[in-house]
Amino acid sequence: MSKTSEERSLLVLENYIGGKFVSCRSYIDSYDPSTGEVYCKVPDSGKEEVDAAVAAAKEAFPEWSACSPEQRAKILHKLADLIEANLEEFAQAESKDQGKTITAARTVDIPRAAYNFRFFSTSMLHHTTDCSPMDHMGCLNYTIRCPVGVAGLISPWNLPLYLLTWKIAPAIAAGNTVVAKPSEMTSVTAWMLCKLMQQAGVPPGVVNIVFGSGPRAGDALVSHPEVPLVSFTGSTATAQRITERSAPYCKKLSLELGGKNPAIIFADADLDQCIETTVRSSFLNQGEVCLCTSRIYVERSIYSEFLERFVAAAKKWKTGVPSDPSSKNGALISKEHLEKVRSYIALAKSEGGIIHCGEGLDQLDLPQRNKSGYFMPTTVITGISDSSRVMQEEIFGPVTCISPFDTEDEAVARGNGVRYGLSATVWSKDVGKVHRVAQRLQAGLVWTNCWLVRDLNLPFGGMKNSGVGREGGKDSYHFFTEVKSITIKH
Ligand SMILES: NC(=O)C1=CN([C@@H]2O[C@H](COP(=O)(O)OP(=O)(O)OC[C@H]3O[C@@H](n4cnc5c(N)ncnc54)[C@H](O)[C@@H]3O)[C@@H](O)[C@H]2O)C=CC1
Ligand SMILES: N/C(=C\C=C\C(=O)O)C(=O)O
Repeated sequence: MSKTSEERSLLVLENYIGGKFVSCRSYIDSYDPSTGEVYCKVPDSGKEEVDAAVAAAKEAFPEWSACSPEQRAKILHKLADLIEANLEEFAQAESKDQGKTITAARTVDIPRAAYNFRFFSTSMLHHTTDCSPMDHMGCLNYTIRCPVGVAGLISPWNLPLYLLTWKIAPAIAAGNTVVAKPSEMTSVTAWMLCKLMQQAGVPPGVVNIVFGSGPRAGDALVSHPEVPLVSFTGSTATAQRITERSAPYCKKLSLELGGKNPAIIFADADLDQCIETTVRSSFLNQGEVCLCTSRIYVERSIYSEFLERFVAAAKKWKTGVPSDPSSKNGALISKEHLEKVRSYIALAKSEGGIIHCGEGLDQLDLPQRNKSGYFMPTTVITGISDSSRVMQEEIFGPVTCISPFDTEDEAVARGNGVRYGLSATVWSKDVGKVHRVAQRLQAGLVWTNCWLVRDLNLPFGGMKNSGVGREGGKDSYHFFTEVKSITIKH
């Protein structure tokens, strides 16, 4: 199909199906969040494209699943090498597409994407299965693990390549083939990855990427009868929809969802380290990380000092153009998202909350061409009730709320008092206290005296409305394979 003149001046992506780039009938506009301008056209795929991708993945499955894990690992390492060799190009693309700073893309997103391939290809070589002899019956029981088939992978816009590869790497290392659908707002680095698939020697059909919106392409993928498992990262509302759509087929689901993550700070914490880390955990990546801290509970005796020092540090967390290496935050993902985040500030004000810094108080010093970008300064709020929507709902922006507490029991109860249960942080020098509190917090991940120290071997996922299932190390191996019990009578 010939391209329009507008499309010729923009970056136009194509689906990657069966090892070939394929154009689409219609396209979705994709914006540069730092300017608000359309700069890219993303295929608006639907059922037809998803059907073709699933057929290609199905065809590739017998051969790929029969390869040895070592053969697969060799190809995945090559892919990691190629991402690293093209790191700067990927980082520039991710920063432009997502609005995140070039520093974050260079030091976090793209290195981690490469590492996902290295880590999972290697870790798959080390898993063992169970053996249970029943000599009295003349039987030997053992288990094997088999790849499941075509995996459907749906990833979000906040850490585009990092979270897409977190799913693709274990899925294919375990012998599955995949159809992945990145977020329609951040598709560019996934499309760049397809070119590397060819160079790394990933056989056609093993990885297929179909671009498009959630309701069209995403829905066609999760409700496809030939896709027996789905791994999804994104909002709780979309996860509920995916659960409904996949229910008729009893699919295996892994759902990694949002958070409203507390930090509990006791009076004996190392305040220098705690403030530095809690500013980072509140605002990293514009607050657009599911693990970001958004509720900070501080023991009353240090509350005033903490607040004063935290606000001063938050003001220094510079929001600026993503390409400026001195920027700590860039732009939010979209105009709609910026408006949504701002609506929580308006709500906080209407409920008598105090805004100490940020939206409504501080003006950002941006160049003229970035005036229509989706920027928002780091915002600190106090004086909000725990029952407010500001304290209950995921805001997913550079906004954090601080509140004092008096007792350990109170801190735990308030930390647990939301529908989410993804992550939490606890700050204290008292080892007994951090153990006690960590055990009582309803969260899939608890960091004590640190944040975002990630060991990919550990189970990753949330409790309550933050998700279903775990991925990471052994858990990804288990999710992306089916276990079979075999009994041999001898
Ligand atoms: N990692 C996380 O925890 C994330 C949380 N969020 C939260 O969700 C809120 C809304 O952001 P959205 O972009 O709307 O998230 P979303 O959950 O709608 O989008 C995530 C992915 O799901 C896809 N999707 C959407 N509807 C679908 C459907 N019916 N079937 C299959 N796939 C579908 C999207 O195209 C995208 O690839 C954010 O404000 C934030 O609070 C968003 C992204 C990531
Ligand atoms: N899943 C998300 C972050 C994961 C971080 C990690 O694996 O270290 C998210 O923000 O959605």
